[in-house]
Amino acid sequence: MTRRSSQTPGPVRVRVPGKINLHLSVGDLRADGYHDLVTVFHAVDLVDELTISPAERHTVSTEGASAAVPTGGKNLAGAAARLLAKRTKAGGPVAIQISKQIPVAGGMAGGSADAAGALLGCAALWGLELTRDQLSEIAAELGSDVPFALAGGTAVGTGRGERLSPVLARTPLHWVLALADGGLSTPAVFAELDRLRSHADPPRVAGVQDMLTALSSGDPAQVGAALGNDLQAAAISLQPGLRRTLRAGLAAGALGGVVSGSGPTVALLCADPAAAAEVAAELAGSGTCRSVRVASGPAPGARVIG
Ligand SMILES: C[C@](O)(CO)[C@H](O)COP(=O)(O)OP(=O)(O)OC[C@H]1O[C@@H](n2ccc(N)nc2=O)[C@H](O)[C@@H]1O
Ligand SMILES: Nc1ncnc2c1ncn2[C@@H]1O[C@H](COP(=O)(O)OP(=O)(O)OP(=O)(O)O)[C@@H](O)[C@H]1O
Repeated sequence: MTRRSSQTPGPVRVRVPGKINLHLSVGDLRADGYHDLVTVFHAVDLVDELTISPAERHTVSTEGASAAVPTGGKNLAGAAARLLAKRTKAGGPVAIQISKQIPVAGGMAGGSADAAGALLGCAALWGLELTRDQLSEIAAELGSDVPFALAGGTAVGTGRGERLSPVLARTPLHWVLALADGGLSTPAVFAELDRLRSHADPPRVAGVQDMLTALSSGDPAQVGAALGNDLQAAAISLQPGLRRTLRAGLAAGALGGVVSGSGPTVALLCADPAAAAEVAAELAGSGTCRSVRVASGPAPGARVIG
């Protein structure tokens, strides 16, 4: 499956985006422990950067992370390098340095982004000529969110989230991201949703069509009104302070707000960059989150830079 072109002596630098789920509807628990999803992924310019160099043994180091992340093979970027070598029978040990802006365990798929970056970067370093589809297949083995981190832009995700179809939504969207103290574990949030559903029947988000129509209108107010996430109730159940963050963002003038993925990051959509700066300033003073970032999307997927 693999052809080789000239090998880059290295180092290779790669930039990868974080994501927000504009829409996330979660089906019931499957026999394999996963849930069927219908989601609209949206990549934003809050990014991690990886520098990948040939080395005597595999290492992974991180700087700027909002919480501890594993080193070596337990880091998703290290796991990605090893899996790519195994699947293509190519490559050698690499040192991966990650400069992180994407919050750790924040619901923005930071670990998945790093895995996507390592796949792309190692493929370049090792001179592998893989198509995007071949890389995406390996990405799906590493996690449900990894194929989207490779693709970027805005896309509908189905299956576990790994089956993608791009959405043409070129109008830029301006976001304020409220970063929380601590993270939430993705499996724990899915399990909390199952628990809530076993006791009652919490409302489910509407069909994905509302969001697709809103995106094609290019009107951020319509997109704000269509934001929805079935995991939000579960994330709030585990971290009740998120309700106050959402309220504070809307009171500050955001057009809409939603917990991103499994949380706890809250994404607030604003009309334009000036409105985002105002909402960010007000939210930062509200005492309802650890810190705020402004970001915009859609951002490109993993790409080699420099
Ligand atoms: C919440 C989202 O970020 C939305 O985009 C993703 O669904 C999570 O994707 P991810 O972090 O790449 O998740 P994975 O590493 O594939 O799965 C971690 C765990 O989350 C749960 N999980 C994940 C995806 C999915 N469709 N159903 C699930 O139930 C499972 O318990 C799984 O063992
Ligand atoms: N490169 C990495 N960056 C961050 N976390 C990593 C990385 N590699 C492994 N991890 C582990 O994965 C866990 C989840 O981290 P991550 O930042 O991807 O969460 P998340 O953004 O909530 O994920 P998602 O949105 O895909 O559900 C962390 O607690 C950490 O232990």
